[in-house]
Amino acid sequence: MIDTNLPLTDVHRHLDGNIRAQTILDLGRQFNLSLPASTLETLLPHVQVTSNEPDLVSFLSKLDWGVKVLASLEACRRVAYENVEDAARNGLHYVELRFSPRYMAMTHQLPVDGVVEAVIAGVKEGCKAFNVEARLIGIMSRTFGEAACEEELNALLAHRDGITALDLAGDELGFPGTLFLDHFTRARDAGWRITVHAGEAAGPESIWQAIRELGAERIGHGVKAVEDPALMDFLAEKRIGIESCLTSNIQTSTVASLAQHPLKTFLDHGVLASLNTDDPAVQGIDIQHEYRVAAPAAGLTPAQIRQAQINGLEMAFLSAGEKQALLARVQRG
Ligand SMILES: O=c1[nH]cnc2c1ncn2[C@@H]1O[C@H](CO)[C@@H](O)[C@H]1O
Ligand SMILES: [Zn+2]
Repeated sequence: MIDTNLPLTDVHRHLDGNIRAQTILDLGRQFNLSLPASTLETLLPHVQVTSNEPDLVSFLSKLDWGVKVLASLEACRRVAYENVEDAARNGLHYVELRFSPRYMAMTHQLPVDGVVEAVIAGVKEGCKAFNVEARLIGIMSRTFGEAACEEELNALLAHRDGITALDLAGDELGFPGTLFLDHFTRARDAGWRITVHAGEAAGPESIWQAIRELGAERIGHGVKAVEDPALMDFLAEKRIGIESCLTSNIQTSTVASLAQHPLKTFLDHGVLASLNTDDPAVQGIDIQHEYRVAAPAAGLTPAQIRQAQINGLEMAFLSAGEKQALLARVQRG
């Protein structure tokens, strides 16, 4: 199912949606915080999705305990480092980790640009220790409004060289992309790549808006594109990458069942779509599960699963030379 001669990538993974339950417990004890449970077993139902949530916003509340224990910049560095360790353990050669520094800073009023710095440091250290290649994507959490996103963007821009791209995540229905035109103009001016969560909770018009007005080269989820034939053609023709996250889409009730997931239709249509995790610790899955269990259940043929793996490399926010080098490294073994 996974072609071991090709790089295994994950280009849609929230670092702050992938904090180990054990680490939540450790940090809770370290900072003397009151958690909803005191053992790993009893904590799990509070920090992991146990059954599908009714909608995206309910799902997103499951991420909150992870950031509530980030009481120091060192804790932020730790979870960034552990994310790279987990990527290596999952067999990933390349991972793009995205994070919302203001969301991470919020509970304990950490300095937002300090969080950006700590995450960059933790990821750098992890890459060295575990021989994984990683890039960082800054997230603006739209759920907190335009002004909060501006603050978040400023903190990210203060460390622009450590960041590869900008994303917009959170409550897509409540906070449409039209509110963030200025933010994305500044991000493009900084030379960053652009990906946007769109067509997950809202319809295909949200995807059009992300591409045309925000400058998205890739789309997170994009499931609703399947409702608009002209958009499907456009995505295929312009090679806009669709970052599919199968299990996530079921757990947020974006798609009713894997059998009904549009990823197969995207691939049939020649759209550049790949397999990714989203918030693996919260979802209780890893990339292996998405390739071996979720993708076949979504009706992908072995050839399509391999195509999705190839697409992951093409979609990566790397230069052509960096992609070649990554491929050569994997093929050397
Ligand atoms: O599947 C998702 N859709 C939309 N937003 C998400 C998803 N997963 C996490 N976040 C959002 O990303 C930020 C943390 O990285 C938070 O804003 C969280 O709500
Ligand atoms: Zn996401």
